[in-house]
Amino acid sequence: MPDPLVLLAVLAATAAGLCAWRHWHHRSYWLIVGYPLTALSVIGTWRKIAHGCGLTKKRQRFWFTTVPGLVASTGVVRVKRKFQRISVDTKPFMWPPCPTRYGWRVTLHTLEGQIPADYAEAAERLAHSWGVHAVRVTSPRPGRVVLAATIRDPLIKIDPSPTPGDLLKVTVGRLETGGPWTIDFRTVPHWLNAGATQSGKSNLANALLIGLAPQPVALVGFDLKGGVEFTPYAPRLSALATTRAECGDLLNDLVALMNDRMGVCRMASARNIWQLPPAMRPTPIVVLVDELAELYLMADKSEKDEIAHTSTALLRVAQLGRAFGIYLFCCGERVGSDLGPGVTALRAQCSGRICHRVNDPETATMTLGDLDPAALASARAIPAETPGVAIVASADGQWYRARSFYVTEQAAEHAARTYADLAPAWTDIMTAQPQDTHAS
Ligand SMILES: Nc1ncnc2c1ncn2[C@@H]1O[C@H](COP(=O)(O)OP(=O)(O)OP(=O)(O)O)[C@@H](O)[C@H]1O
Repeated sequence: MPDPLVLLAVLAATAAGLCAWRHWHHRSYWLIVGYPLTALSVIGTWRKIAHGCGLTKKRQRFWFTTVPGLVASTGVVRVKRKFQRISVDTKPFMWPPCPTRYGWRVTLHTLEGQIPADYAEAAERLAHSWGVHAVRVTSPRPGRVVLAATIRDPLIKIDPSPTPGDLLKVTVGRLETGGPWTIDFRTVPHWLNAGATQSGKSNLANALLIGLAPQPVALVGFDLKGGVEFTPYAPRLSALATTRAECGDLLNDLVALMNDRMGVCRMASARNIWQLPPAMRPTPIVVLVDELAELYLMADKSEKDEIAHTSTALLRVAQLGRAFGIYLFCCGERVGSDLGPGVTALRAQCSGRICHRVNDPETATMTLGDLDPAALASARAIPAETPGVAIVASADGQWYRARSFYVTEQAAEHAARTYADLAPAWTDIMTAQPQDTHAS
């Protein structure tokens, strides 16, 4: 028989080894040790958990039951087993869990009368029952739901820097799933980036600027904070407006430019600038707007006309800009309808939605619109300790929790200076129109 002390030492050494393995290479530890144990536990406890979370259904089944039998002479009631049809709780069928980078994923067959929303409603209960950070519900096809469990919040710590992407495409952070968070203006042309103060809106704009700076793209800044945000990036900006009057002038330019590009496309029988031959294609423009609400705030009636003018011009850019290579990225603390009908109409044109931490539920509702109520709850639950975390409505109709890469102002300024020579002068953009519309 082994010496108990030796046994104890071996157990202690094994536990320490496992802890060290988990600490130093969590991914291999998870796949080889953590995941198989978790999968067994998920399968083993599924009936109880499904019942507890209200996901079971009563069904009539033939079942062995114990029923009272004869009464013995001593007065003791004997029980006997009987095979009979009774009502039992049936759990949804579960395929074995598959490991993912940050947890696991299981596919379930829904029971009769169930819809994915029933599982989404139970997601928080499931997360607590399994002791995981979050459970997300998707439905790849009718009758199936996929539960993706994330063990720990993967957005607490993320990689340090954005990576350059294709034209007008920038990876600005990480999704909760571990995938890249990409802003692709050619897929989703206009974006709304909302959140409370210190929630990470400017950091995201910095990450975007760093990604776009090396690309053959003109950047335009509307900085309604009096220029304090974007002036340091001026070397890479083709134009910068810091007051509402300047924004109005710049918007006039953009509308005129859009009309010119429209004419060029019409003559070349192209529906958008991307259908033009490369030699004729004008430079795409990304307009970064900071403090959107300032464009709409009216101190007195004398500002009414100016606001109406800027609001209409911005809306025209949003409505028609996509086809003519003009894209918007609007940041603001509030995008409420109290700012007027202009902001509501603009919001409708911005199909890309990013909602950072918010102070009030209305801002989350207004930014994320009709998205799943779970997305709104998730936006409201973003803690102040994790600036840069946001709920992102994506092109695939899904929503994700994501976090932007941390980009210091110094890094963004450095990128602006490094790629200053790639910034086309605004006058060149306004005057550079292709002459030969029949070029192939
Ligand atoms: N992804 C991130 N990772 C780590 N820290 C971040 C991240 N995003 C933002 N921060 C930090 O959070 C703080 C606030 O960020 P930021 O200035 O971008 O917020 P904001 O929403 O633009 O605030 P304001 O509206 O007041 O300008 C900054 O100190 C910034 O360094």
